[in-house]
Amino acid sequence: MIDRETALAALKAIETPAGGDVVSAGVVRALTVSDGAVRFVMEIDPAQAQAFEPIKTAAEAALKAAGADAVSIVLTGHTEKAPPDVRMGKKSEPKGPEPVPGIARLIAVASGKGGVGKSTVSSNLACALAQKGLRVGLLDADVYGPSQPRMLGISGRPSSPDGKTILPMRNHGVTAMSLGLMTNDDQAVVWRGPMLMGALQQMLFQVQWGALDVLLVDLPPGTGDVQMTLAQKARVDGAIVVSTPQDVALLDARKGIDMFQQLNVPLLGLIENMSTHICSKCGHEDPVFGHGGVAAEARKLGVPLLAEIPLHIDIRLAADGGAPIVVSKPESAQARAFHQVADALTESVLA
Ligand SMILES: Nc1ncnc2c1ncn2[C@@H]1O[C@H](COP(=O)(O)OP(=O)(O)OP(=O)(O)O)[C@@H](O)[C@H]1O
Repeated sequence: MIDRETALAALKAIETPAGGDVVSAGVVRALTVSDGAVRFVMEIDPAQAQAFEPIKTAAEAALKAAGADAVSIVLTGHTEKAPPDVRMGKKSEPKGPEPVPGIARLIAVASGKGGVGKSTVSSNLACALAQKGLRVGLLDADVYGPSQPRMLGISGRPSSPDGKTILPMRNHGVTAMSLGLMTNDDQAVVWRGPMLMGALQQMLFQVQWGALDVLLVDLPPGTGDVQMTLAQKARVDGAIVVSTPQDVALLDARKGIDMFQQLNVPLLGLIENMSTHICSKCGHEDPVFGHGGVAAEARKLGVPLLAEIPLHIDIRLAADGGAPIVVSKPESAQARAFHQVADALTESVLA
């Protein structure tokens, strides 16, 4: 029976009028393959609807030749409809861990404890990778405190061309989606387990991410439903764990590390955030939360320490201002720490 890889391979043989294949050009969105049936959306410029009719026919033929029993392709253009209510949506189809269509690598950014800077790391890392020329997505799955819209300077509501799939937002070269964009700013969201899992699956499989080199997933703190659902439903290529050097944060980080080991998700490395405080007036360095604890933990685990990021007011101001420090002060020492992580990833898991 046809599987996702075979379907994608068959579609890669189909050219767009502008050149390049339909998968790499990001035309194929929201691909699902189940029980021999292949379904997806071809998102095109409405002016090109005629030109895409033969392409649609060729894609149907190629998929049937590759073993599909049924093929359903919907041609859509962008429209400004209200986003679907993610909490009311039906559960997504994928059953086991499978790659998210069009996404080459999926990396989770996790922490054992809240407030250690996981979202700050995710937004800066996403922008740093985009600055290196990679096609980057950032999924804010921190359902208890989605902060990426603010950190990436994104507002407004994502639109849905067909009421089923969701168009992500974009800023600083990063394609982004957050549960924070689907709720009102002041709305306290009380997610129950099954709702949470359905919403995460929709964010992964029904957002039209397009072709991406990497999707970063900013997880909620701890070891809960979201982490489990992510690893059970999507193929996660690796996890980065962020911690402050404090013993208590490290203790929680260890639980997160154990969880990823149990879920068979490779640990790509640790990041020590708020490593030392650098005074913005005199440049004096002070190890407010201690220093070096995360490096020692990384050594013990035999994984890389990807960076030690200082506690610096510019990092906070940049995050609050909607342009992460790697965008607002790309040459600063603080930005360099994030670039170092981006370099390490492009040399390892993203090579
Ligand atoms: N290295 C840093 N220097 C200065 N401020 C920082 C640094 N890292 C994070 N912050 C600030 O600390 C606060 C918490 O950071 P952030 O939201 O990234 O943490 P988090 O781990 O994602 O938290 P939660 O999981 O609870 O949402 C933010 O105001 C952020 O701007």
